[in-house]
Amino acid sequence: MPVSFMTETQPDRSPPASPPAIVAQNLQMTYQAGEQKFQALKGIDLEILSGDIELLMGPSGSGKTTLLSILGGILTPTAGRVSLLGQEITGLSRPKLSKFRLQQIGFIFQGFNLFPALSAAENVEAALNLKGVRGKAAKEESRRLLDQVGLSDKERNLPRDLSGGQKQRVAIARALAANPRLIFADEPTAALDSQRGRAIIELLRKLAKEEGCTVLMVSHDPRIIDVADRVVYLEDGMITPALNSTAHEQSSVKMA
Ligand SMILES: Nc1ncnc2c1ncn2[C@@H]1O[C@H](COP(=O)(O)OP(=O)(O)OP(=O)(O)O)[C@@H](O)[C@H]1O
Repeated sequence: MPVSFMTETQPDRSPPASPPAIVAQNLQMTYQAGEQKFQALKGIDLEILSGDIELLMGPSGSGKTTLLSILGGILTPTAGRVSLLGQEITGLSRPKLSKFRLQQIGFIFQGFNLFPALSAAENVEAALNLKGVRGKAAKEESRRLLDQVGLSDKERNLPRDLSGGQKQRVAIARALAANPRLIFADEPTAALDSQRGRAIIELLRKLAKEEGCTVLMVSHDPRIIDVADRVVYLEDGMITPALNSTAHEQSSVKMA
C-alpha cells in the first residue's frame, strides 16, 4: 500500500485547537494632557494562547504598561478591541467589566495596593471575600497562598512592617486568590532578591503549565525569558516583528 495513501487515512490525533485566551485587534491609545496628545499605542494585534507565558519587553516609554493595562481591562483604548477568554471586554459596562476582572484576572502590579490597616493574611482574605470565599475557607486559603509565596511567618504583619519584596509577595498571593485564569503582571520580580525572584518565576510557570493559567508579564528580568513561551517586543507603541520570537530565539537575538 502506498505510503501516501496510509498517511491520508490516518485519523487526525492532534488535540483540538483551543481559542486564544487573549486577543487584541488594532489597539490604539492616545493620551491627552491638556492640549498635548501622545499616541502611546499605534495599532497592536496580538493573540496569546491559553496556558502560555508571554513576556512583553521594550524600552522605557514603548507602551508596555499601557498595553498590559488595556489588555487587563483597566484602561480603555482609544480604538481597537480586546477579547479575553472568548469574551469581548471593550464595550462591556463598568460593572460587568469589574465583575469579569474580579472573577478571571489576577493582577500583580507595581505599588502593591495593599490595605494598610489589614495584616498580610487579612489582605489576602479580603480578596478572597470579594470573590465569594468566606469564613474558615478564606482563612485556610489565605494561609495556603501566603505559604506558597514563602510568607507563612509574616501572616500577622501589617504592610508597614513588611519589606518591599514581602509586600510584593503578599500582592502576588492576593492576585492568585480564587484561581484566576489570567494573570497580568508588571515587573513581578522587581523588588525581590534573586532566590525569591526565582521562586516566584517558578510559581508562575507552574500556574501556567500545570493549571492552564495564561500569564502576561512586563519584565526586564532575563530569567523570565527562559520560562516564557514567547517574547513580544514593543517599540514606539508598535510590535517589532523582527524581534518577536520564542524565548530561545529571543536569547539569541539578545546575544547577537
Ligand atoms: N496618563 C498618561 N498621560 C500621558 N502620557 C502617558 C500616560 N501614561 C503613559 N504615558 C506615556 O505613554 C508612553 C508609554 O508609557 P508606558 O508607561 O506604557 O511605557 P512603558 O513601556 O511601560 O515604560 P516603562 O518601561 O518606563 O515603565 C510614555 O511615553 C508615557 O510618557
